[in-house]
Amino acid sequence: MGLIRTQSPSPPFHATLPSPLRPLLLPRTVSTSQRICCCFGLQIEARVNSNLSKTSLVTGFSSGWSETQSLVLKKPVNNYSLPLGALLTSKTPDLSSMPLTGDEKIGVLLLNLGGPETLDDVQPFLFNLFADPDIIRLPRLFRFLQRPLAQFISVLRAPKSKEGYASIGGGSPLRQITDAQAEELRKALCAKNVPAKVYVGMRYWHPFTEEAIEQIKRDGIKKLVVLPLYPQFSISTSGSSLRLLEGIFREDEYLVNMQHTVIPSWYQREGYIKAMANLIEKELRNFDYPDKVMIFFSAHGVPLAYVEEAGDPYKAEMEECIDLIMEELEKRRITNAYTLAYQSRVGPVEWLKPYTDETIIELGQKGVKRLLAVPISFVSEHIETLEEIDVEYKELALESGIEKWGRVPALGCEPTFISDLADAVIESLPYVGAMAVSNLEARQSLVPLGSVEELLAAYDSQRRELPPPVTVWEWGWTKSAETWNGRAAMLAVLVLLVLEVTTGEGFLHQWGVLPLFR
Ligand SMILES: C=CC1=C(C)c2cc3[nH]c(cc4nc(cc5[nH]c(cc1n2)c(C)c5CCC(=O)O)C(CCC(=O)O)=C4C)c(C)c3C=C
Ligand SMILES: [Fe+2]
Repeated sequence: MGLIRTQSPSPPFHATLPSPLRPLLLPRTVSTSQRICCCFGLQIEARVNSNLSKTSLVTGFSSGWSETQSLVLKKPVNNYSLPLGALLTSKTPDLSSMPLTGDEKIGVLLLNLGGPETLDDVQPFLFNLFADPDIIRLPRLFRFLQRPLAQFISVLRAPKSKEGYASIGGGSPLRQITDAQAEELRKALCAKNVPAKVYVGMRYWHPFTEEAIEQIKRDGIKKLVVLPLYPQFSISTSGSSLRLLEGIFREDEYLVNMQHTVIPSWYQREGYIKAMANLIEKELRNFDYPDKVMIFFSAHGVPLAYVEEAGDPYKAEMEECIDLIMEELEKRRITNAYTLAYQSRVGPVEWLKPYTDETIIELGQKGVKRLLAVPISFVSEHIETLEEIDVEYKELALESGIEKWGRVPALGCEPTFISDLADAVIESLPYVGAMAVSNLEARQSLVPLGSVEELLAAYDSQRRELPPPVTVWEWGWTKSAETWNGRAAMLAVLVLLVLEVTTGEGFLHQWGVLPLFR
């Protein structure tokens, strides 16, 4: 075992390289006194003084596969307050001195949610969504009910969802748009002298992440950049996709040996911020008095417990993102009033507030007359922009006294945005196979990086049980009773399901729901 010398080790610190050298992405455990980082193809075990009260992040990086890493012991960091978007190394390798591509085949894997392409896809799509433990996290004892429950909820929700998808042309445009973004990204990378193959891996519908990975293997990709198409990180979106990927990687010999890096969130990138500001600036011009328009950022919500109990950085990243966009607009002398609200909540639990619908009503009551809606958590048009914002919220706004309503389009294949994604990929290449560490001060210029495992360990490491965000049915109860009624209903459903599954008889069989179980 060799000893790695560290820079200014304080408190006492040493790291050892186990022999033989272990491949990337080995499972490892983390405690406040010990953290094992997998980087450069070596597993590095780092011990820090156990009297540290919080987890310290210990890591290193190198410009290649040399064994002379420098390890830096960071100050204690509270895992739950560390935005993934700020995962950066303070010691930046000199990118200009590094070959960006070499001879190895580069792949970029775009991760996205996926959406039903036809109305017949809606129920199985919903099944996949609700079967995801990062969407409905059941108590340990009831984990075996995840799929039956997903089946049950998806069957009950499908009619409502189908109505929505029918109103936007009979299916989600997500696959088409994501494919187009992948192609534009490929072209942008090529134009920047980085030939790469770009893959699309969806979480809940075709092309599934597993399908993309199979293609990546067939193509013999040696270096992979994983890029979730969500600007801000959430346990329920990028986190869920990365967790899935982590499982796939761990079990596959090819993937264990393939170098990769992850760009967990990129809401703070200059190009993305500028692209959003461009769209807002352009849309404001459609109003008679552009400076009198309230800019209304509407983000997809998450249940409050994700943020407050599991440490989801989503809210913090969202707020920072909006500050950055407003700063950029201010530079252009656009100083409109603005606000942020959260849309698309499902079920009885409390979601991030303020809610979009309630905020619209309040703004109308306060006398706001012009509103420009800005969808902020997603970069493609989808059911929640085309139906919820364009139809439902617009109608609500007009009823609430708003006289002029506008909506900023989703980024889609906007050239500044695609070019910035290409830059993000290129900037990440020197880190493929390497590990980076948080530096809250350094935010611009570099891509936040980490390994899939490390990222997921930074948040939600304990995978606490969360109240399920969805409900099986809803009726008119008061807000304060909602949570408890919802939980009681869920328990009752679980008991009924257990009885049905064990006896083979009951109301679900009578309704013809249970024979649909996979
Ligand atoms: C950043 C974006 C998103 C977060 C965060 C998110 C969390 C989240 N979503 C649900 C439940 C549903 N989401 C549905 C569709 C859907 N969700 C997102 C994005 C985020 N979800 C998108 C882009 C879409 C639309 C995809 C498309 O087809 O165009 C649906 C299905 C539609 C419906 O029936 O309303 C559900 C259900 C939960 C529970 C959750 C956090 C826990
Ligand atoms: Fe969603």
